[in-house]
Amino acid sequence: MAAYLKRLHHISLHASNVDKVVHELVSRFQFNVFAARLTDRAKQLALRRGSAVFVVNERPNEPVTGPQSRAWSSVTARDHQDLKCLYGAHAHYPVDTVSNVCFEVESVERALRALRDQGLCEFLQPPTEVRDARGRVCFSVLRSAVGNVCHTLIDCSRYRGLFLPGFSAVEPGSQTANPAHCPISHFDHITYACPRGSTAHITRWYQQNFGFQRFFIDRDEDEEEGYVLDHDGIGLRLTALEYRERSESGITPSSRDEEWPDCKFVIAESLPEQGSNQVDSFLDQHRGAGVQHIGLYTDNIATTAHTLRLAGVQFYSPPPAYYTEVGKQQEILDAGLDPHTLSQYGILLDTDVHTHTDSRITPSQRLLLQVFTKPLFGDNSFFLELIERRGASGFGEGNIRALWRSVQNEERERRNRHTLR
Ligand SMILES: O=C(O)C(=O)Cc1ccc(O)cc1
Repeated sequence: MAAYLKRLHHISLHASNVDKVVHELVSRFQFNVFAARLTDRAKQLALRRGSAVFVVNERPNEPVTGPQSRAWSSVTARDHQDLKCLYGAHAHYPVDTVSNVCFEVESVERALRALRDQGLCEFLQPPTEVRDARGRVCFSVLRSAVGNVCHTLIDCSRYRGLFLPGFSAVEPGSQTANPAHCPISHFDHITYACPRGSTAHITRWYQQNFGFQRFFIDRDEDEEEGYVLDHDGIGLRLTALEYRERSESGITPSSRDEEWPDCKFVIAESLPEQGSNQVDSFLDQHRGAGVQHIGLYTDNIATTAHTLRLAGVQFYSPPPAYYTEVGKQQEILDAGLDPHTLSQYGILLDTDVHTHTDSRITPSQRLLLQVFTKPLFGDNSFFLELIERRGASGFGEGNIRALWRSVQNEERERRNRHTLR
C-alpha cells in the first residue's frame, strides 16, 4: 500500500539571500508574507498567494552539523531556537534551490510505515512533534528520487495556529496587489529537470511510494517512452504524474471539506540529438536534478501578466510572428482574446489534446494559456510560469514547443552577447 497524501502544504526554497528572494516574490510576484520564524540562527519566511505557499529559508554556507542531525520525539517550538530550518532537512547545497515539497498527511506514522514497506526511501528526519500554545504538528522528512528535492510529510490536524508552530504572524503589507488584479490561486504543476535515463526510476518511485498515477500528455504517448518531442531543434522527453485523490479513512473525495489542489508533477529530460538545451543548462547551473519551474494557476492570465509586468516581472516571449500567423490569430480571436494583449506579455495559446473523459467539452473549449517568467536565481535557474486552463487539463504540444523555443532563443542571444563582449 502506498502512503496516503492529503494535499500539498507548501514548497520550500533555500536561498543565500532570503531578503532578496522574498522581495522578488512580494514586490514582483505579489505574494504576501504572512508568517515568519526569526531566531538568532534562523530566517524562514512564509508567503502566500491563494493556496500557493512558499517558505523561503536561509541557505547555510557550510555543511550543517549539530541539532538538526539529532532525533527528537517531542519538542516545543522554543527548543528549536537553534535550528536553522524547521520542517525541512537543512542540507548544504551550493546554489539557490527549491529544496522541499511538503505534503500534508493524515498520519505521519502510517505514511512512514507504508513507505518503509516499499523500501525505496531514505529518511532524513524521524517523526518529530512540535508544539506551541495553539497545538501540535508531527512531521518527518525524506529524500525524493530527484536530486536535492526532499519531501516533508506533516500532520497539522491538531494545530489551530496561523501556519506552523515556531512561526509568528506577520501583519499584511500594503505592497501587494488586489487579488482581482492577480488571481493566482494554487500551484498547478511542478516540473523537474532530470538527467537522461532517470525518468523511469523517478516515475516508479512516486507511483510506488505515494500512489501517483501517470497522466498522459498525449493520447498517443507510449507508457514507457513518455511524451517525446524530437524534431525541429527540440529534444525533450516529458512524463507527467498526477495524484488522484484516494481515501485513507473511508471519506470519499467529494465529501472532504478541502480538496487536493490538482498539482501535477512533470519530469523533463533532454534527448541527445539536439545540442545544448534548457534542461541540461539547468542541470549544469543547479549542479544536478531539481525543480526547474513551478506553474502558478490563474483564472485570468492576461490580467495577472499585466499586473506582474507592471511590478517588474520579465517574461519569455515567442518570436513576434507567432501572433500574426493566420491560424494562431484566429485561434486567439475565437477564444475571445486579443492577439495584441497576448503578444505584449508573451502569452501562448494552445488546444489541449489530452483525451477528455468529459465528452461535453469540445476540443475548441479546451484551451491552455501559458507564459514562462525569467529565472529567479540567475541565468538558467529556477523560474515560475503562469498558466490558465479553460477546460484543458494537460499540456499542449504547440505551447511546449513555443515555450522551449522562447527560452532557447533567449539563451542563444545571451551566449552571443557574452562572446561579443
Ligand atoms: O509546459 C510546461 O509547463 C511544462 O512543464 C513542459 C516543459 C518542461 C520543460 C521545459 O524546459 C519546457 C516545457
